[in-house]
Amino acid sequence: MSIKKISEGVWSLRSNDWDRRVFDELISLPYGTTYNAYLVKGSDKCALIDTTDPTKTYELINDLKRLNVRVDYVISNHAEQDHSGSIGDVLNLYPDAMVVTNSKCKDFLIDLLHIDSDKFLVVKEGDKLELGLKTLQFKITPWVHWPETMITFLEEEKILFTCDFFGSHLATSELYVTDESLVYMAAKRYYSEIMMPFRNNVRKNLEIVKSLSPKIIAPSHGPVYQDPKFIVNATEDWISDKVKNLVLIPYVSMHGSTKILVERLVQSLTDLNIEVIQFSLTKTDIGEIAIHMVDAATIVLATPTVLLGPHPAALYATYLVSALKPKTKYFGLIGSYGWGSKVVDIVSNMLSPLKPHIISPVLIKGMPKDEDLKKIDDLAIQISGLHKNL
Ligand SMILES: Cc1cc2nc3c(=O)[nH]c(=O)nc-3n(C[C@H](O)[C@H](O)[C@H](O)COP(=O)(O)O)c2cc1C
Repeated sequence: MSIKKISEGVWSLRSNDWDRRVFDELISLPYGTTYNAYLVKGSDKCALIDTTDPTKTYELINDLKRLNVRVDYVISNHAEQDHSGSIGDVLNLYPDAMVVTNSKCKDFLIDLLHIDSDKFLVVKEGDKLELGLKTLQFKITPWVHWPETMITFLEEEKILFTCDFFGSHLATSELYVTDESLVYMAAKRYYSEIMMPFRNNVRKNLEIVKSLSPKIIAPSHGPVYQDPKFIVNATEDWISDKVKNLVLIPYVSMHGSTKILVERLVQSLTDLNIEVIQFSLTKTDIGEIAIHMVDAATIVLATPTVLLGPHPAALYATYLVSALKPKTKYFGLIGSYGWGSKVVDIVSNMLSPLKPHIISPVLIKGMPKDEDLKKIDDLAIQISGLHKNL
């Protein structure tokens, strides 16, 4: 764990998880991650904002002992265990401390961690907690990431503690953002995997953040933003309705027929000056695809028929697209089959909650012939026409 001073009486207590490569048994972490807690010491009281993952509890406890403080309040912005999982141990260290959170988060903490209900101080939108010369204000910001999420604003220093909001999975010894392009990609990946399904809520909560004009944004994953404009502007771009002249082609092919269609489509789209990214679904980390789903205008799924439906790798990708709810405008489907297929129905049904514009699918029998490749060229021309209206 590293202790870094942000300003007088304000510290970042960060556990770096350099070696972690999977989160939630789902998301890959190419750069590891961090769990950040923050300590705010007023002239009278001391508050710990969020805690750390249970695997790192010992580091947080050691740091609190090193700082030789008495914690009066544990602020819980979010009940997920990577931030709340050490609250029980912190309460054991400071038996008089109270957990400060909103009523929804309190319920979660009782359900998830069995924290005693009389250990809570429940706050509402706009409530303030005086620490003596330091004032914490609480803003209720649901769905960045769960329904109970809130953010905490240190008024005097204008530091905003946002927990998962604006997070990035990136282990780093640096307190602040140093390599902007690396943090941009890590934060975009984080947004795509965690926040994108709640784009409208992110938009509302971003307005709350802007209204506070923070000087520093301190999330609970990744580095602290010394220049909040960097992450606020990036998030504004990701949540906007703007899409890029970009086609993603996630594909799988067992014997090469679908791959021939994919390669022809990549060629035709490229000739039409459309940016294309091709992903092998059996080789690519799905997070790579999610990042580009943030702003791609079109996704064309390419799959052979397996037991009447899409190949399981394509089925999984389709499920993730429907769950992540990207702002993608157009969806296409191409692939090869042998004797009979329900791929179009299955994929269309799975995507139906997105109310997608599905471009006429191109399913061909067996290995592509010249006339099949012509259909792929026509598909590229259709996509190009649609992209002219972006
Ligand atoms: C395990 C397996 C199951 C298949 N099930 C079907 C099926 O239900 N319906 C069908 O039309 N073709 C089925 N096929 C045939 C493939 O869809 C066909 O060979 C196709 O051309 C494969 O495309 P690819 O070369 O891109 O892998 C199956 C093939 C395999 C290997």
